[in-house]
Amino acid sequence: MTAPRTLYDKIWDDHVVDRSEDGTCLLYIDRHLVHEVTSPQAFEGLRMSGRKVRAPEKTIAVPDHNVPTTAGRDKHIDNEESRIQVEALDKNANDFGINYYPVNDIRQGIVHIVGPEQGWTLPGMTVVCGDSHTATHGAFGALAHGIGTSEVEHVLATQTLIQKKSKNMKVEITGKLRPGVTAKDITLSVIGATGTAGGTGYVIEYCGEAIRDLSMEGRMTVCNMAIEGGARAGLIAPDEKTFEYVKGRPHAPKGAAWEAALAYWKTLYTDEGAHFDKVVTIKGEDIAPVVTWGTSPEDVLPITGSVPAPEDFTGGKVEAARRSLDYMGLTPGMKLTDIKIDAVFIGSCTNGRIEDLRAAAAILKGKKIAPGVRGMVVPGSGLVRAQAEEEGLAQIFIDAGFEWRLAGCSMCLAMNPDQLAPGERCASTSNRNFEGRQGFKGRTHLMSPAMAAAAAVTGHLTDVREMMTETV
Ligand SMILES: CC(C)[C@H](C(=O)O)[C@@H](O)C(=O)O
Ligand code: SF4
Repeated sequence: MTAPRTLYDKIWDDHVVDRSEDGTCLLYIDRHLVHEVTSPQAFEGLRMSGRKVRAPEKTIAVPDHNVPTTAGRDKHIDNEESRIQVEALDKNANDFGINYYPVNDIRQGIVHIVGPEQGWTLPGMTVVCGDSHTATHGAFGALAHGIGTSEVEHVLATQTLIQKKSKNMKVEITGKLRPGVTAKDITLSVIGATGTAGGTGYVIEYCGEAIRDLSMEGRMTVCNMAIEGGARAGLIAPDEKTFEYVKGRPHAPKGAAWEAALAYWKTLYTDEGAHFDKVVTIKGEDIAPVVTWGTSPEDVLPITGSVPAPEDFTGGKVEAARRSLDYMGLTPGMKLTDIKIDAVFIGSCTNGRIEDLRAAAAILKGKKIAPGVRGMVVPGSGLVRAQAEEEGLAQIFIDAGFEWRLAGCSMCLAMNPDQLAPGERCASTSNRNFEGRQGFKGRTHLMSPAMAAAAAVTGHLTDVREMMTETV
């Protein structure tokens, strides 16, 4: 009898190619996703040493971070640095013969949205990318995490990665969520409870009824922010919803291969009695719609709360809170719902999928964005964009006064022209609220798509539940 294993243990064991005495392993990599920011030097390294990409059929590239989200971007990109990175990816994809979705391809989009959408991401796989939010793919029961540029080169050349195993952590969300509470509220609330270092050294398995009840897109939102919680990766055991989502996608197995894959995928769960080194349990019914008030993703509170004071914290957090509040221009004690906003960003690999756009559009239908507030909707991929147009969501956004953009990372990190002006405050569906993340001196409040839409309508942070009776 083998000892009971966690889902992470199983995927790990199935991918070990070699093991050294100190436990460091060489892992086989099933999928290597590539974007334009962290890959140019890696390809250059291959070129200089005369090596090829070992498994071009398992390597998938797409430009996303630097691409403008306005028409004409396939002809010209104004920013010199961005243009160089995107052109380098074009050339590298072509020279090395890897799968590629260029800017003018409808399948182009944020790498973490494109991978699952095209069926590249499958249960039980190891998935890496030179990008921290690779954790997103863990929603399929894959071991998925970010790697550095030198590791990108290593994976390109060998289809393997040198890794030390992390510890196992379980995050269980029990019971049902209350109305107006979404996957984004779960993932932010977990970080609020554990802190940004709570997951350091661990791979998190999210489980419990509230996680099971989520759609695949919701599960991607949860896993996406495992990295903000400090974890190496986050994953969720695959189930019927996972198989249903994957089935028929362009790169999913077909016919007999599908049956064989399915039989394997059904073994991918944590065995009864398997050991977790750390366990966190949160009741689903205790989770409220939340927003961040500070410059760390752990600075999160229910929307019904007030801006905290530095004295509410202890140790190093006192000074951190003081600095956060100063940067964010907030006074302790003020109600969160009194915080006025200048901009709304709906998009990113956290919340740029079709269900996110549906949730925002449901709030915005027949309403207008508040005077003086600018809003931008950036679909996560060209296919999400097309779907939203077909469903009439795009028209709802446009009628409400939002800009309807082309796919990319956009104002999630402001590497392209989509940026906040200094001092501007944004209700954002993205995953990071660091100083200047959305533009120099820009201020970010993270929240769900429905909450961002509600804020757009009122012009200040808003409890979406107050608007729901009108829409549901
Ligand atoms: C540019 C890239 C390396 C970066 C990451 O790794 O996460 C980006 O995607 C981000 O979200 O900050
Ligand atoms: S959408 Fe944001 S978080 Fe996701 S990959 Fe792009 S920049 Fe990183």
